[in-house]
Amino acid sequence: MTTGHCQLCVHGHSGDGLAQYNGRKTYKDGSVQQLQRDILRRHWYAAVWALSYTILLCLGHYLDLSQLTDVQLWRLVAGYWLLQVALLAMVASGYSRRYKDPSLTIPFMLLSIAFLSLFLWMAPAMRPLLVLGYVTVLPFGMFQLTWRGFLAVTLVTVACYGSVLALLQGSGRDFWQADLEWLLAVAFAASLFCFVVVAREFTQLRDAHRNKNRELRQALARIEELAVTDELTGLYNRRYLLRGMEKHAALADREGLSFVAVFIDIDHFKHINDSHGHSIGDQVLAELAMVLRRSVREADMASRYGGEEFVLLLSGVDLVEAAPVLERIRQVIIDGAFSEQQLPLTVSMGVAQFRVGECVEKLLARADHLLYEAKRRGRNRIEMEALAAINAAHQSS
Ligand SMILES: Nc1nc2c(ncn2[C@@H]2O[C@H](COP(=O)(O)OP(=O)(O)OP(=O)(O)O)[C@@H](O)[C@H]2O)c(=O)[nH]1
Repeated sequence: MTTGHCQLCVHGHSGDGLAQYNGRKTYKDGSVQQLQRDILRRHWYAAVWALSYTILLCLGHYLDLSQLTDVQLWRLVAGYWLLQVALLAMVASGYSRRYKDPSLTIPFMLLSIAFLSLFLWMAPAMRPLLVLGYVTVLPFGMFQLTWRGFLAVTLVTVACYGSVLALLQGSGRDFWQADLEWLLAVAFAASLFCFVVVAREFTQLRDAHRNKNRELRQALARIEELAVTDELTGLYNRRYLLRGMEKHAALADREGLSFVAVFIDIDHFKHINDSHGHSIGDQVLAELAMVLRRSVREADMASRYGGEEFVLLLSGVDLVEAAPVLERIRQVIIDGAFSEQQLPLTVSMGVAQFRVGECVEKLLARADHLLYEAKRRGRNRIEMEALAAINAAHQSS
């Protein structure tokens, strides 16, 4: 069976706006998952780093470079990894989304710094390895932290390192060369503060990039909105209606879901324009549009087809079900008063039901023809297809 929908076929539209990441981060729709994936990817890198370092430190221990007993070593390693895995589970499960920084970057960094400091205290002979460890922890903060956060973590690192050195000096261990150690500590602190400067530059660039992206997404959302709506009434435009109708037609062909197209035209609208002016005419159009939009369901479509003509797509209904809905709309319009001039209004409607396999152009042509009939028969009325014609069409398809 050919449907003939191809003539009006248009590409899929993603009317997505910005999505909220638990009210804090905003990414384009669907990219909440993308953000979560980005965070997890960085955590896997960090976990690989932590694992490599743990292996190196254990190796150092078995090369007799630490004063730890085996039990102490395994307790330290087990404690560190237990907390690492707990944090990772919080991020991976999405539990951490309730916090300001769902990536939990600071807890992760502090955990590694605490682990390295404890190791430094218990295995001071492995200082060079541990100093490198501290330095490698910091870059992981660059993606998430503000530069002030980065500075705070750096200060904690320097404070931890300095405190352990002071404790080691107090313990009077024999390998201790105080002058050299403190010189090294100063050099270490200085290099960390270089990181802070770089981090500041990097985070400024990152924030500028994020702001630009946000502006672009907002502009894109606005363009998408303009592309699918009519500016005066805020209803869908003709192009978007046709796209929606194509989708409904495809669903109807595949799953037998019926739908109805309704052409609505204001009666004697030219008279309103001529007597009250174009801007009152515009007000009437906008207010009628609001009535139409409020009268249909979420799955339906209300569109301005052009001029003073509107088209409704009533989804999942047949003519029998559509009739009372449309009669109610007609009545609401009769009872209403439009524009600042409180003008009375009537409309005429032509109603046709989609026939399986037909082109949406044909459906609209039939509804338009019925609208013409409604006008011809005196206006302020609804003309529907005969149900017998629909049934016959369904049987022959
Ligand atoms: N104010 C305003 N008028 C519009 C707009 N688009 C079309 N029109 C006017 O709508 C009127 C349509 O007039 P006609 O097609 O003769 O129909 P009618 O006067 O409504 O008469 P019937 O449809 O036969 O009942 C014309 O005067 C158009 O200028 C618009 O965006 N704003």
